[in-house]
Amino acid sequence: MFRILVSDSISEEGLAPLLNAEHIEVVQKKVAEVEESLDQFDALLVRSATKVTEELLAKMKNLKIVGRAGVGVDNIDVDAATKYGVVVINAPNGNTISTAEHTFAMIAALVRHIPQAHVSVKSREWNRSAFVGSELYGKHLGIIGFGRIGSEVAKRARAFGMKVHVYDPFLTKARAEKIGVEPCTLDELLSVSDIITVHTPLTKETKGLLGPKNLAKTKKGVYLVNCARGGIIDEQALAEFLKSGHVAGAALDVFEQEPPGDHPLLAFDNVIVTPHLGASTIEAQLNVATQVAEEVLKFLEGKPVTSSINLPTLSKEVYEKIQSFYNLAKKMGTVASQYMVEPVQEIAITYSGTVADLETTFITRSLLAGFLKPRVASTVNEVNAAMIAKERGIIFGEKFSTNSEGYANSISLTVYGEKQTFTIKGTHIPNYGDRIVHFNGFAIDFAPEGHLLYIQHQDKPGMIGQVGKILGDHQVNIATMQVGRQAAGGKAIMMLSLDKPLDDSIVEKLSEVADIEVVKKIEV
Ligand SMILES: NC(=O)C1=CN([C@@H]2O[C@H](COP(=O)(O)OP(=O)(O)OC[C@H]3O[C@@H](n4cnc5c(N)ncnc54)[C@H](O)[C@@H]3O)[C@@H](O)[C@H]2O)C=CC1
Ligand SMILES: O=C(O)CCC(=O)C(=O)O
Repeated sequence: MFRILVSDSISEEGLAPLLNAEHIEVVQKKVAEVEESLDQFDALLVRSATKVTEELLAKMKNLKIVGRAGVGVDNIDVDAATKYGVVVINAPNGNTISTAEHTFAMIAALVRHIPQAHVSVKSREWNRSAFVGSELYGKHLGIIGFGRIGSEVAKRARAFGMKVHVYDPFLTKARAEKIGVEPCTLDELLSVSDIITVHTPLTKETKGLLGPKNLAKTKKGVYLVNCARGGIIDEQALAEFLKSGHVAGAALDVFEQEPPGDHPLLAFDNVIVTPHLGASTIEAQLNVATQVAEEVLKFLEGKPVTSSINLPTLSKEVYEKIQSFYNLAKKMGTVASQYMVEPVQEIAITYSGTVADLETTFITRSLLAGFLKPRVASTVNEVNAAMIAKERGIIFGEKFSTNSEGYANSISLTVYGEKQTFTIKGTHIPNYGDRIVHFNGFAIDFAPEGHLLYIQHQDKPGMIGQVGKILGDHQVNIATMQVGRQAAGGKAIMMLSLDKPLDDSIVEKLSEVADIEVVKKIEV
């Protein structure tokens, strides 16, 4: 049974996939109103009101996923979520059309003074000359940020006969051509546009993007629109440019602080505002709620999610192809970690054969998670494994090889520690399973599963008998046993799989046997 906390107002109809799932319990309450302990929840669903801070994440000890029913995740501390191994997903396109339409409604309202005229008529005035506007036809619209919403705004602007200029440093030429726009520099856009609308996320680079310096480069009489995030247009600078008359008016759906309270910008007659309504349509709310509910359900059922902020995204097809290697890699990491009980500096992974052609990032993360899990007290999984490895000074890297030495696929892992280097190689055989085919320089063949016992010894008659006797005397049943050696009479190994975990006292007894050099129990 999974428990999901829905802490903002999210369309009930959209939540249906979760509400109808048998193994899921949905609690619809604000975080602050939850009386029980917060660590009982596996998933948290929010819009923008709930602030998913590090403090909250620390309290939600069993949290696995945060779903944002919308695009912007600036109310979620994604770095902290990554640190705690919590997946963050959003609903990236469910509210695109609504927000583009709202932006366009704001542009039209702004240049035709609709809100001011509305208030005036409601006040029993009839002042037609006070509200003379401008046509959109033939005007230059500057769009900063040409992603989902920016490009939908462009389509609508063209339908109105506007000339569209776009600035987006990450926009490829191919995409620009496909949509039929000509990218320009920010300076070009600022100098030519009659109306400028921003559609970027709020980042270090975009915070204050339209500040004093860039606003000074705009045309006198420019109109500004922000239906993205408060702070992209510097609010203080905007107030100054409005006061001077350089900016003719602004339409704001978002503010640096929401609600804005008694904000100086609200005092300007030529500033029109809405309370973050871009995505507030029945359709958008249904779309984003459904998207996020379906994704959370998939995730809790162990299936891949497609809109994760802090995990590489995988399609179902790709996931199905990598799943076997993903499991194999995790087991290899677990085995290697327990073998190398010492500080580790580097982990090198080589993918050979068919696996080398797949999306290996996820497989590597799985291997790292398997490796780090026995060493790290906090949650470690595919989300935070790479970050934890880096934090602990472990360098890791992938290599690819066409030489899989007779196997259709293989993953080779070398761990460089302070005292020794350990190499293990595994392969996945369809309908047979995962096999370790090289272990610490020995050719062998065993399944990396269950309670394993590794013994390295001199290749002499009677070694197997001595091991069998000690285990038998302690009522430990051997399920399987594989042996390998480098040369007759030289170093040899045994890998046993046992029916139950081994006591440390038995490990000690085995270590005392003459010619046994290494004994390690490994739990997979
Ligand atoms: N008012 C509302 O209710 C809503 C607001 N939003 C906000 O709208 C914004 C855009 O959303 P989407 O179009 O879905 O996002 P998107 O990710 O599809 O597009 C963002 C675009 O901004 C560009 N960009 C990033 N840094 C830039 C920079 N320094 N200069 C210029 N361009 C830059 C990116 O390359 C990308 O193309 C986000 O901030 C989102 O949070 C989204 C939905 C509803
Ligand atoms: O949940 C909302 O209405 C806000 C939507 C939004 O700003 C977003 O999706 O980025």
